[in-house]
Amino acid sequence: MAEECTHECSGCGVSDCGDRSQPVDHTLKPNDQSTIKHVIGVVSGKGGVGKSLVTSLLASSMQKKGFKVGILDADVTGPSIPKTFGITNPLSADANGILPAQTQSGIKVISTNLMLPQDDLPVAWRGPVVSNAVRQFFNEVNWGEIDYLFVDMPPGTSDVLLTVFQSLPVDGIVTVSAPQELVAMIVGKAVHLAQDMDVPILGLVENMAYFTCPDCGKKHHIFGEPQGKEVAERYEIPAYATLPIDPDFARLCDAGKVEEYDVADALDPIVAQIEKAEWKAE
Ligand SMILES: Nc1ncnc2c1ncn2[C@@H]1O[C@H](COP(=O)(O)OP(=O)(O)OP(=O)(O)O)[C@@H](O)[C@H]1O
Repeated sequence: MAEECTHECSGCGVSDCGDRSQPVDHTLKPNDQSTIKHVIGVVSGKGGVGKSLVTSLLASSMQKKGFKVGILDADVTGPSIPKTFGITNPLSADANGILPAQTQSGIKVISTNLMLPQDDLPVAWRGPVVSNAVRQFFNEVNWGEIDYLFVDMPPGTSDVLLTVFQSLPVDGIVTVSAPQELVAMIVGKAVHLAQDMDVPILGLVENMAYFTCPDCGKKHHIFGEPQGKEVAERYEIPAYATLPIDPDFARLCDAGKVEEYDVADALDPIVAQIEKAEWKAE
């Protein structure tokens, strides 16, 4: 029996006590000043497929709908969210915790790049340090009131992904892929990991699915035929959306003006799924 046992298992960290009747809950609670209603992870099986772009566009779409939105940039060693939104001012803190930066439209952002004296300095941290930083980004930041906190994950099924699934109260994930041959296998890995961790998969965004010729208006499948719809069906992912290859994305991201991109109705199926009531653990 654990020393000074109160028989109140929910508040006890001793996991190997013979008297334990309830499992230990390792899920972090937000900082005292913060209320975070929903946490949505954005994951991709491999790098460079547009995960940060999709995170930024989903966050902007939800903000435009009137929700209070935050982005936790969990891509600690390769952060790109501040640049996409043109945020350069360093983070500050007061007695109530670390204060997130804010984008032009008011999306709150936390990222390691906002802690560096210069944004081109490397963050060469070992895995456990990176995982701790992600935990602190969640529970030591004064997020205030947030309806949807989007977590931009590092690519792949790494240490950080496990940390986020085990430590943050993730309500669901959106997966991002590009139309390449390996997509099914790569999406499958992320989907299986999420299923193992009991995290619902809300949708699949197939980025760079086509390019519309500005002269003739014809759609070209530069990276191969899109296969996201079939993959979404195979893994029973409830929503599927595509984004084109659009030089405006790259231009606006480089200029820090991603919020100005009018994504029209392209991400509507995913946004609807995020808003849908059934999957939410209220
Ligand atoms: N549909 C698109 N059309 C044009 N450019 C795009 C598109 N999607 C992404 N890009 C550009 O590709 C680059 C990589 O995108 P992004 O940073 O979102 O990828 P990522 O998957 O988050 O990368 P990483 O794995 O390194 O975190 C960026 O410069 C972005 O502007």
